Amino acid sequence: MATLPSCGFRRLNSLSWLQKVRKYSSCSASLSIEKNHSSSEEEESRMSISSTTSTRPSSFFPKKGQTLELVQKLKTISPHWDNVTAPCEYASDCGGCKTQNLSYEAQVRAKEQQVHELVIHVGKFSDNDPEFANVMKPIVPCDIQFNYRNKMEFSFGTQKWLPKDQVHEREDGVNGYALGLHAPGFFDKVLDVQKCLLQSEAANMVLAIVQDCWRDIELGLSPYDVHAHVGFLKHLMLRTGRDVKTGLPELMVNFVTSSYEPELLEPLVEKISSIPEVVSIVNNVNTSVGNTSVGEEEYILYGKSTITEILRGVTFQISANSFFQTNTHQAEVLYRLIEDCAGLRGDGSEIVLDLFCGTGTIGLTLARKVKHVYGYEVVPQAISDARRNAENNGIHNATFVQGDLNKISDSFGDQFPKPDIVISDPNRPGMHMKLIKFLLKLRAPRIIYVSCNPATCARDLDYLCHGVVEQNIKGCYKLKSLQPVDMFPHTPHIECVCLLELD
Ligand SMILES: C[S@@+](CC[C@H](N)C(=O)[O-])C[C@H]1O[C@@H](n2cnc3c(N)ncnc32)[C@H](O)[C@@H]1O
Repeated sequence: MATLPSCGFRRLNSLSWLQKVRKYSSCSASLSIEKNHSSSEEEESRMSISSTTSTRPSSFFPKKGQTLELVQKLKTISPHWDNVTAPCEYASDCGGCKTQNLSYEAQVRAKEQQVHELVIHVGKFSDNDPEFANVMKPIVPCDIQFNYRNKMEFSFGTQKWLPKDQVHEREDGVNGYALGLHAPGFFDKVLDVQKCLLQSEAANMVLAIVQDCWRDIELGLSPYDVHAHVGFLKHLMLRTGRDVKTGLPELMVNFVTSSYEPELLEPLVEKISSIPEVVSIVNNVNTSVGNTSVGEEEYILYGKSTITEILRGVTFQISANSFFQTNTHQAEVLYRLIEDCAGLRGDGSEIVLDLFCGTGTIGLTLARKVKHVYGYEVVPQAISDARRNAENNGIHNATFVQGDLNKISDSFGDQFPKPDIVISDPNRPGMHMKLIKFLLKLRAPRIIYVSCNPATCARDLDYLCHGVVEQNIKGCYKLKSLQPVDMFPHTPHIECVCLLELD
């Protein structure tokens, strides 16, 4: 997987902004700033805030040399106008949905504003430029705000994470075990969850069945302890796809365990397989002390090894560990926007370079309309999935190559003809400087930059359009459009589709 490049690179994280917005949304009252009198010089200038506020008074910001310490909200006098009651009972304690108590309109407004500010401040585009107003497109909201996730990963834990006001209810032994989502910021604290409003109804049925019986002492199942490194059950991963013939949901259940002991899982498999939507139950065995869900070995316990999904007329086989866009509904929207940006001539003559191609989904949805697609991706399993997906769909003009785009050599461009369109869809760290330099030298007429992190996206747009000033490299692209898309309601995540054309 990609690592953050170190030298000459700006590290960027965009989440904190929306988290601040959320903090504002649930608070009220006045702000009182006290000066702490203490002996140390640093302590003396520290302020503490005993209550937070729904508006931002200018005194909120510390003076030069002062640090700000947010203590705790005392009470809410009146809720913020964007505040809503979160429909999920776990919303305030779960690390999954961070902004469910903001109205959806406020969520997308905040996301749009965040992208706008990052493009100005990090991307160095000017708000005063009249052309810029046409570049920034309004965010595309997600029509479906619940049940939109096709993949959820729940963790097993040895001790339920309880919110402060419930600590007195703490139970020990099997009753204290947890199956659910992590408390925000804790890899070892699991909040017990009976239902997740982001996943499909069928997936919730499976979760309910597992919750109902996995603590039964007679089954002899134990959760994995991430500190002591003992125990059997690590994760329960649920993936929802679609039967290509009927269009009905089909489900994969993946038990991630620390050892291979299928007889222990048998009673669960028997119960879960009675749900008609379940077509695949697999077991990933991960013997490492790390708590990732990818096993060194995978065993089929029931049905098939993959489920299927259709995106823009192309059928995809999805295995337990392959990357697939987690919001299928909005992926359709995203891929349509990408195709619109590609501006295909319609004569099937274009060469497309699909960088960070994953299982080939973007390239394959374009392949029937272009001359050839070349896809590059670091994960070997994703490349074999991409090749299989091409074959299953009778697509013969797509070549998928495994390789690390952070380590490209000078001869990288010799491996494919000059592309008409480059699609680059990196994960959060964005593009490595080597790739930026390669693209500036390649000078493809069009780049479609798809990003899940507007901060690194803004940085890379700056490099491609304005150059890498510190290395005396000139930019050669013009930003034609920037379209934020909400793929993940109730979370701070934002996707952007940017169209760049050779200047
Ligand atoms: C955001 S996903 C995009 C996947 C695909 N375009 C899609 O829409 O399904 C980013 C992909 O980049 C891959 N990746 C991350 N670092 C990489 C690197 N250094 N070189 C090549 N691929 C990398 C990941 O494995 C992942 O499949």
